[in-house]
Amino acid sequence: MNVYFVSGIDTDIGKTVAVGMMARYLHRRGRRVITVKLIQTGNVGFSEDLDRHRAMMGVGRFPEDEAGLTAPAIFSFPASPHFAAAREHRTVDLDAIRAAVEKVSANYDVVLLEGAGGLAVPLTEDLLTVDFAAERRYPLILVTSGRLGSLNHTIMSIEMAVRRGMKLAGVVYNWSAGADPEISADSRRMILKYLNKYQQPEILVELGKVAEPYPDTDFGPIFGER
Ligand SMILES: Nc1ncnc2c1ncn2[C@@H]1O[C@H](COP(=O)(O)OP(=O)(O)OP(=O)(O)O)[C@@H](O)[C@H]1O
Ligand SMILES: C[C@H](N)[C@H](N)CCCCCC(=O)O
Ligand SMILES: [Mg+2]
Repeated sequence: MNVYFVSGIDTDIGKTVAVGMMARYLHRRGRRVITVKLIQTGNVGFSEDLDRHRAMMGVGRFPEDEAGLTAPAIFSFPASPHFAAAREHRTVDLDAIRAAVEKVSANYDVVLLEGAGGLAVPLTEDLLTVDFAAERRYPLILVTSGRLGSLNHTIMSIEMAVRRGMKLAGVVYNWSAGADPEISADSRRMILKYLNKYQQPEILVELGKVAEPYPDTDFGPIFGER
């Protein structure tokens, strides 16, 4: 399986930043890596998340970007995909999305597929993000943070993923402005404890505050590299 599904405990938790940093890490290590935004809302004709991935990777646009395969569903209203689509009187074409991801994955060693929001975000009236990702058997990379409130969302996300039969490749513990260091350290400990309890690999990579020039972060544990 060369497609990793990158979800988070919430919208705005740092999935795009984490995907950009992970893609950059893999790219610099000579892996053929590309990113895909499953469904982009809040844009017209382009995906801001995808553009940010490319900028962080330090590469231009791929042929697959030009072909529209890496942002196969874009809706203008910045909301949950099911609602953004309904508001435009459009449907979310899941078959087209599946086909795009499959086509892209044939040409690359690794695909990082960024979801919208968290695992329980509806893609359609009847299908949640986690349903889609679990059906495809994608390993999950979960982005969370040390801010107060994350622990609840993180343990719920892990439980939901595991109940749907998903396997975690790892957790990205993202920098969070103003997080209390004592709380953050204990939350980190509890997340590792619950990964163990749910028989998932105890892999957690901390991502600091990022700005250009981007610091090198070692995501090796998530991708089984040292
Ligand atoms: N480690 C970090 N260092 C600096 N800024 C960060 C970091 N992580 C996130 N941010 C900032 O927080 C904001 C939200 O992050 P991001 O866009 O990655 O969230 P997201 O989870 O991808 O949201 P969405 O659900 O919309 O895709 C952005 O402005 C981003 O630059
Ligand atoms: C517009 C935003 N930045 C994301 N792309 C979509 C987030 C959907 C979240 C839905 C929810 O959890 O209530
Ligand atoms: Mg994003």
